Order: sequence, then C-alpha cells, then structure tokens
Amino acid sequence: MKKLKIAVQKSGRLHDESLALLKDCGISIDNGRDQLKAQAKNFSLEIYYLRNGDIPQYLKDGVVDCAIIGENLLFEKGENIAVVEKLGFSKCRVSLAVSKIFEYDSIKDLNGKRIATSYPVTTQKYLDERGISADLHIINGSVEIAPNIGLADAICDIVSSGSTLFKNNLKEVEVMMQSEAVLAVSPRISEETATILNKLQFRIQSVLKGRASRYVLLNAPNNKLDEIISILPGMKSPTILPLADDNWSSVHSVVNQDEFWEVIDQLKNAGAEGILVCPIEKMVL
Ligand SMILES: Nc1ncnc2c1ncn2[C@@H]1O[C@H](COP(=O)(O)OP(=O)(O)OP(=O)(O)O)[C@@H](O)[C@H]1O
Ligand SMILES: O=P(O)(O)OC[C@H]1O[C@H](OP(=O)(O)OP(=O)(O)O)[C@H](O)[C@@H]1O
Ligand SMILES: [Mg+2]
Repeated sequence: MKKLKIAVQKSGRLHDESLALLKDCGISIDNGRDQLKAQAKNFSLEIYYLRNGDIPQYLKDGVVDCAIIGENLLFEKGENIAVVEKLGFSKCRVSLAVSKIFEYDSIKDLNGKRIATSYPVTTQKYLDERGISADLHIINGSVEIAPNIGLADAICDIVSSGSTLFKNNLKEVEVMMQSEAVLAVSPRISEETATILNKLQFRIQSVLKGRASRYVLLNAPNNKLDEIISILPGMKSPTILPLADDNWSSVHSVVNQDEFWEVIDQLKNAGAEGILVCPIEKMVL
C-alpha cells in the first residue's frame, strides 16, 4: 500500500504545532530522535523532517506529496503549489520596515533605496507592482539588524508581535502579505496518494473545527427556554434534556470560540445558570 509523504519542518517555528496537529488527528508517529524520516503507526503516512526553506522545491519535484509550511514561503518559492487547508497557527505578516527616524510617507520613498530581505521574490513583486526600483540585498537571518549597521535603508521580513522591529528601532510601513501555516500539495501527487491526502485533510478539518468551538452545557428555567435557544443555534439546534426539577431543563450546544464570551453574557442575562464549557476534540459535520 502506498504512503502519503508529508514534509514537516525539522526544527523551528512550525515543528511543534505541525506534530501536535498530526497527533490530534489520531496519528501516532514512530519518532526516534534525530531521524529525518519517520513512519506513522496507524495511518499510511511517512513524515520527512526538512528545512523549511527546502520544502517548496521538494513539493515541486514530487519528493514529498504534501507539506505543512508557511504561506509566505510558498509565495516566495512555491509557484504552482496548491494550498488545500489553512491551519490557523504561525500567523504572521511579511512587511517592509524602516528606521524610526526615516520620514516615510509612501512606498515612493523607497525608490533607489537599499532593502535587506530573505524574501527577494515577494519584495521585488511588491515593488514592481508599484513601479518602485530598489536595490535588494539578500540575507538569510537577523535581517532587522541591517539598517543599524548601514547595510540597508529598509528591510522586508516577517513580523508577528513586532517586538524584533521595536528592539531594532524600526517601524513597519507596508504590510505585503498575511501568512499562516497551511497544508500544501505537490502538483505531482498521484491519484492513489491523493486519496490518502483526502483522508488526512478530513481529519485535519475535524480537528480545526473542534479547536474553533466549545461545547456549552447550562441549566435553563423552562419559561426562558425560547429566549436561551435563540441565543444558542448549535450545530443543528440545541439539545434539551429535562432536569429532575420539572421547572428546569439542561441545554447543550456548540458555540464558536470567537463569539464565546459575548454568548455567555447573553445567556446569563437570559437566566441561564450553571454554565459549563468544555473543549471539543473533534467535530465532524
Ligand atoms: N515570529 C513569527 N511568528 C509567527 N510565525 C512565524 C514567525 N517567524 C516565522 N514564522 C512562520 O514560521 C515559518 C518558519 O519559520 P522559522 O524561522 O522556524 O524557519 P526558517 O528560519 O524560515 O527556516 P529553516 O527551517 O529553513 O531554518 C515561516 O516561514 C513563517 O511562516
Ligand atoms: O514580530 P516578532 O514577534 O518579533 O517576530 C518576528 C521575528 O521572528 C522571526 O525570526 P525568528 O525568531 O524565527 O528567527 P530567525 O531569523 O533565526 O528565523 C522573523 O524573522 C522576525 O525576526
Ligand atoms: Mg525565523
């Protein structure tokens, strides 16, 4: 039986959450220390631990069938590689930044300037689309130091909390793209392997939906049930069970995590009591 080959970052920002996601999908990995390739024990999957920067080429060549990778890197090095699922972690943006004392009004201020970056394709494309001509200096890490050592007038790099920019006396002036970890697929994947990918994707979707939701249980006075039900739509509609006390019911439902606190406030105001909130491991719709 064929196996789906998936690339996961060997070490770095994506590594832990990528493996946690596979684990949450019920996939257990036979992972000896320092192995570059590992087998899943209970799923047709082979995991290749690779350098992030090398993954787009492995996808293009079909050395791996799919990968967990940052969207930003696909944009930089992975033309023609399809994204089948956004994974919701490693959220960041790729931005242009200049020294705090640079009087920046618009992208035109970068005309003729030197820009240091590890993302030359992304930067060049952004500049070309705006008719700006700048001199790109490609460096592989610690890009934010470049303006302070006189190597560049601006930088283009990943920004998340903004603390690296702040520590280096830089300010973000243009957000070029938003990024998060995604499941990307090789254009050379075979039909047989694509079937396994579909199974993996189905599991991932169930896990992601579960992560985005909470299971809510509460007690409601029967004369307030209609109002409480209208606040809680649930997957289909809420489950209502009678309590030993004839005047009360137990109401169970699923709430989107983003709306959660607001919904809880509304439920309390509507007369709900004993509200319990539980995580959901997986959700299959
Ligand atoms: N500060 C950050 N916050 C959130 N996500 C980030 C951050 N920095 C990087 N990322 C995301 O994580 C990915 C991996 O970043 P990381 O720094 O671990 O690897 P790398 O240095 O690009 O690669 P390599 O594995 O080749 O050394 C990036 O491509 C980006 O999508
Ligand atoms: O906005 P912040 O939260 O400060 O994050 C941004 C920093 O994180 C990344 O570096 P990383 O720590 O991955 O180091 P690296 O350059 O060695 O990859 C990125 O290259 C920025 O330098
Ligand atoms: Mg990094």
